[in-house]
Amino acid sequence: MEQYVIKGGKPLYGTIRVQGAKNSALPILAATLLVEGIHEIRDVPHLSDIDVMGKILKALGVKMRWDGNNIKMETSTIKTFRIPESLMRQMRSSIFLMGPMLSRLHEVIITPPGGCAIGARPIDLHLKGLSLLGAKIEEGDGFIRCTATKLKGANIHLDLPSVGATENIMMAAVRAEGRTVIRNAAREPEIADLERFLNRMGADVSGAGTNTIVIRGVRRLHPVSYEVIPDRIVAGTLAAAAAMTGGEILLTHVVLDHMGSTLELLERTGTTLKHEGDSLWIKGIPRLKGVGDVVTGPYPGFPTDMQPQIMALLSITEGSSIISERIFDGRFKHVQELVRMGANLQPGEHSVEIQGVPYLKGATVQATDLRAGAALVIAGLAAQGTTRVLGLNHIDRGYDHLDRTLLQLGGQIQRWSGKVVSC
Ligand SMILES: CC(=O)N[C@H]1[C@@H](OP(=O)(O)OP(=O)(O)OC[C@H]2O[C@@H](n3ccc(=O)[nH]c3=O)[C@H](O)[C@@H]2O)O[C@H](CO)[C@@H](O)[C@@H]1O
Ligand SMILES: C=C(OP(=O)(O)O)C(=O)O
Repeated sequence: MEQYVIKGGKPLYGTIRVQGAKNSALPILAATLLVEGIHEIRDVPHLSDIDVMGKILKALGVKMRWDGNNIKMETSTIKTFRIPESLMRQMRSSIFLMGPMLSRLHEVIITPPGGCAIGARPIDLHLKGLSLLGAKIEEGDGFIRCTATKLKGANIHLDLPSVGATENIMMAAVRAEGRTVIRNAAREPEIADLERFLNRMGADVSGAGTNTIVIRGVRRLHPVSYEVIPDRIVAGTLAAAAAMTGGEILLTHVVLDHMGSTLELLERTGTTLKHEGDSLWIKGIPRLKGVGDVVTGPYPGFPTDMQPQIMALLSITEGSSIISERIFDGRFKHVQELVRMGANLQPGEHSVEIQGVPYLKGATVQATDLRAGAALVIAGLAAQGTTRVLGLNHIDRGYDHLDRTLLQLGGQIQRWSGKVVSC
């Protein structure tokens, strides 16, 4: 069984350039479908989710070619409006195809998307938004058919600031007739990145980054070359790893403004941070401090995608902390794995109490989702002894060769593809 074998206890040192953002690249790749022609998307990380998006686009008729971290794609020929179920199921982000396909082809047939097991992830807000733009939605035996001869601008209030629903509606609305206003929109930096991309293609979108986004429909769009923003969650994960191993690293290609709540939390633990331009320097101290309450929330709140990694870090601080998860209802599966490593964690329904212990011990642990996997890897780097992390398919969804990145920082980590290694 594939696994990371990590020999812990060695501080991380060195410099790393942070990869491009998964959560920007995925909707932007889907958005290229809006217009025919040759697009180039740059700084795309090599991830299994990106591979799945590529397979879906190819199944629809798009031609794609990687060149390093750039993807060239020719979107002129789309031969079907049906997304294969086997691919739909492989990730949540397959849902992003809905808006652009509806806009371009006037019809799209999907099945419910897959994704990490971190709680119920309905798509009602996506469907409500598209139907307010004039789409007819038919839900059948395991499929959803969405049709619209013409999309028309509308006033859409989201009951929750859903990232994906905001992005799907933006993509569907760029060529709708008239003006669309999304209220209670999500404000994540990846939404502003999608806005920039759409506007480069000739769209008229404003307000991304605030809770009201205005989209004025345009007739024509054109293909572009575009570079996605750096991944703030990968940057946060590496920063946490440096802090909890007592190391000292420099991250380059970082947008500090996107990381406010994560950096503020790291500072509360006693981690030293310095920044200049797009670089962030992180230095841990021998024993970090507990921080009291941490509550996840929509941006600019503390990101749910950093919650497991910060739990790993707080588990070896001096003092106590409480993490409350407010975005997903099932995102505590890493708790029992961290407990195996010696963490003192008391889970409640929506929160976990953490009593810091002096150190974690190596163990064999299972990644159950992407960020749970990242948390276990960084816990293993800080732990005494050897940690084996199983479930690498989850980690590969969001980290571009995490083992190579950590090796470059002096971490002792190896990817084992062979038979199970005895403990
Ligand atoms: C590819 C991508 O960008 N993924 C991110 C995106 O996921 P995603 O876009 O799926 O997350 P959402 O912001 O939509 O989800 C937030 C909350 O809204 C609920 N909800 C969402 C849609 C809907 O139609 N109905 C509904 O009830 C969800 O169950 C969840 O409780 O934002 C999440 C929250 O920051 C991040 O963890 C994911 O990394
Ligand atoms: C939950 C995540 O992603 P996705 O929405 O792609 O499942 C994540 O990136 O942590």
